[in-house]
Amino acid sequence: MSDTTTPQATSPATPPATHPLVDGPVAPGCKKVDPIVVADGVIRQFGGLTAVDVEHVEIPRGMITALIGPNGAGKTTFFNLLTGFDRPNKGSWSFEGQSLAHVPSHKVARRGMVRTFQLTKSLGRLTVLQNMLLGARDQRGEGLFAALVKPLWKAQEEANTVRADSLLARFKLDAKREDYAASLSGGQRKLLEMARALMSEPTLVMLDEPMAGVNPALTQSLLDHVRGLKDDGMTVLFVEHDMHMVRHISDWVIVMAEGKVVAEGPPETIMQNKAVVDAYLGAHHDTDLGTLTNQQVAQIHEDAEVEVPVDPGATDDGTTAGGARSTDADDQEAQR
Ligand SMILES: Nc1ncnc2c1ncn2[C@@H]1O[C@H](COP(=O)(O)OP(=O)(O)OP(=O)(O)O)[C@@H](O)[C@H]1O
Repeated sequence: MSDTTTPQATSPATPPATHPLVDGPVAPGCKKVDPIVVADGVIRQFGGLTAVDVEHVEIPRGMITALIGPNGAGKTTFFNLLTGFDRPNKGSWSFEGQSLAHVPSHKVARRGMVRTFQLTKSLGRLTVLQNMLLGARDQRGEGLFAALVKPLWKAQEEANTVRADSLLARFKLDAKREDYAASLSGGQRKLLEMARALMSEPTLVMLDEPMAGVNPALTQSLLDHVRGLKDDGMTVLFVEHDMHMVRHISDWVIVMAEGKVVAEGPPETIMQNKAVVDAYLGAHHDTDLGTLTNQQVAQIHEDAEVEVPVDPGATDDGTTAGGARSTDADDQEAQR
């Protein structure tokens, strides 16, 4: 991606755009007024391929930020790096002002940064409630000595169960409390993952393709839940190809292409940015993108979407490709 200019930069007569979330002009890598995550010079290479090459990026606190870009742009790899699931070749980043480089994933979660995965990680052979309890942090019964002394962990387990039940009710999964996670639909698994992430009372929730494999019946409910996280004071950063979600719930959009941040801005302007459309549509470079409406852009994207294959059976841990086992009946039930 060579064209990284913003519409403002291409027209010298137009003053650079500003935005209340941004300290200075809006541009790729711009400083935020109140950033919760700041990343600098993050590079991740796989052999000869540079998957991530982020010079500078800041995530605004208390907002919903979408990270978009074509397949292979480096979004998931960047998520993995920020959350300690992968290590960069170079670079530093901070969360709440504290460096997180080289901090392992379980410690990242303890500090208040949790994530979900593109392919849900619920453990199919555990019940929904057991999955929730695994999400709680600082569990006292984990050590050998503490495990043998029931009073040390009993009260905490009870408190965790109360919290789990309240979250299951909020995500309308309370009726599934004792069911195996493997029996849930794809959409319900996404909800379970989100609910489990909240067990550790995070400050920043990172969602990797929350809409992938979700039945349309559950879409609105999922959007409402994500908005609910923000209403509760959390910051949300999500990777998503679903432009409907990006346009309707994000306060800020960051666009990656070929590992770099190529544009950022509020959704209403980012969708009009030719560089973004070029980067995002990739294979559609020949199309006259300048004349497309948002709806057409979304349509082209949808046309280009690769259909998620249906996994005929759950794996041992109950995961399916993109949660593709979602059924209308299950998701409608969860929506209710
Ligand atoms: N473990 C790995 N080993 C080798 N190459 C990898 C590995 N993980 C990612 N890549 C490559 O790095 C690049 C970025 O991949 P990544 O999954 O981060 O992109 P993405 O933007 O999340 O794509 P998508 O939207 O399709 O999920 C791709 O070319 C991918 O093939």
